[in-house]
Amino acid sequence: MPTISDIALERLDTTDPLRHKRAEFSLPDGVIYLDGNSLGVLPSAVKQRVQKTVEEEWGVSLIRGWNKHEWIDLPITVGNKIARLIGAEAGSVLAADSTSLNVAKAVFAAFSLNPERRVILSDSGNFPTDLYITQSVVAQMGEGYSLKIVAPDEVYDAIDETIAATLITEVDYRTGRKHDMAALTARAHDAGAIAVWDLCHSAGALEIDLTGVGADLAVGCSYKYLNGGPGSPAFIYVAPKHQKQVKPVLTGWMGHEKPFAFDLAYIPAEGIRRMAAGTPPVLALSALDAALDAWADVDMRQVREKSIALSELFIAEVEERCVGLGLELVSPRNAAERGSQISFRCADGYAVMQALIAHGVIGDFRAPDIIRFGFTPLYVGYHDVAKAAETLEMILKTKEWCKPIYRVQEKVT
Ligand SMILES: Cc1ncc(COP(=O)(O)O)c(C=O)c1O
Ligand SMILES: Nc1c(O)cccc1C(=O)C[C@H](N)C(=O)O
Repeated sequence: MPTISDIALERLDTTDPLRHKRAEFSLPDGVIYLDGNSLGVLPSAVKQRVQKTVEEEWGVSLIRGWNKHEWIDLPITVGNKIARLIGAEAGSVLAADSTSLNVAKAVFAAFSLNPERRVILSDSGNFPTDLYITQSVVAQMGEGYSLKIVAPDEVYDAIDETIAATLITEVDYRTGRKHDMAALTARAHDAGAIAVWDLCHSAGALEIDLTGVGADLAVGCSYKYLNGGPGSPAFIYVAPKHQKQVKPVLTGWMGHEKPFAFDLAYIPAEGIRRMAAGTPPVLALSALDAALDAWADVDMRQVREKSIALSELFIAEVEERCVGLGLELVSPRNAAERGSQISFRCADGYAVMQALIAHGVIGDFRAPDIIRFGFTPLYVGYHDVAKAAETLEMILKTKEWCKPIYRVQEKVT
């Protein structure tokens, strides 16, 4: 049984202050897309922008494009658009490289800001790449350097005077559990540690105030809630107070004070540009630049409010419709303690998700047994959410997921 009437859903959709944004996205007909927490939907403006960059800029201006179309400044101009969405000052965010690389850059930078200490603290809910990269960084740093991994709810108490920096992902990719960024940053500072945040599952989903909480460094990707496209450039934030002092580890020419002086000695650029290493990927940055324009008139408070409303509706609908069908909510029940996704434990989750996808509801599966649904307020509505829950109920009740075709293992999940 649904928990909400069609009339009530209609009212929610028609009074939704973000409703008009959906028209700016190229969402295929018949698809309910609840995987924007992994790869966001294509903003229509990106198509024209990429075509323009390829045909009119690269095709006609050739090498002159670096100046004429200001390609060389894209890491900063795009970084400034991201900065607005994460509560950062202009000039403190650089769009560059992948999140994995930026984690390496941020961890080295954190050690450079706290040279007497040798331990990075992270948690077992972190996305594996952050941990793999940090393991490698501490190994390169040498004797006595280490990564300490504790359970997510033990992070606060584990921050002590031995910790050089915390490296915490605000929102857990599996459960959606959200750390308290203000409290952990304050605790890190009390203990003399640097606070590094991974905002992959936060940027474009939550109200973030890097300046307000006093974060030191942050990284994140742009292909999820920011809709930059598959593999779009990531970002790195360095608080203005650290920008003069922070030491880049990848001392490429694009982070040099004067790249086109071609000096033999490396001198870091002033400001955030020193975190750049090589030539910016102009096509990808142009796509991201256009994607970020969709946020120009968006109030992040409204995004968060709608994200919570969609998520609450989904939990209520799924729990009401799917009683006794083997689902267990693993996301925090308290909306204030989660990001913009809802996850359920489901024994045959892989097959269930494949069946859902075949029926037009795209979420994803995270091993060993989690089905995950992301809520992206710019292009997901209340009817979508109710329909997704109804489809899930149908698949579980009819045992549609038992069909062998839903067990074929895909390379990427
Ligand atoms: C928290 C987090 N960090 C990092 C990454 C990945 O980084 P990269 O874009 O380098 O693959 C992801 C997802 O892919 C993630 O969820
Ligand atoms: N980056 C991805 C990719 O290249 C392929 C498939 C998925 C991804 C992801 O972003 C996964 C994502 N970080 C997660 O939360 O699971």
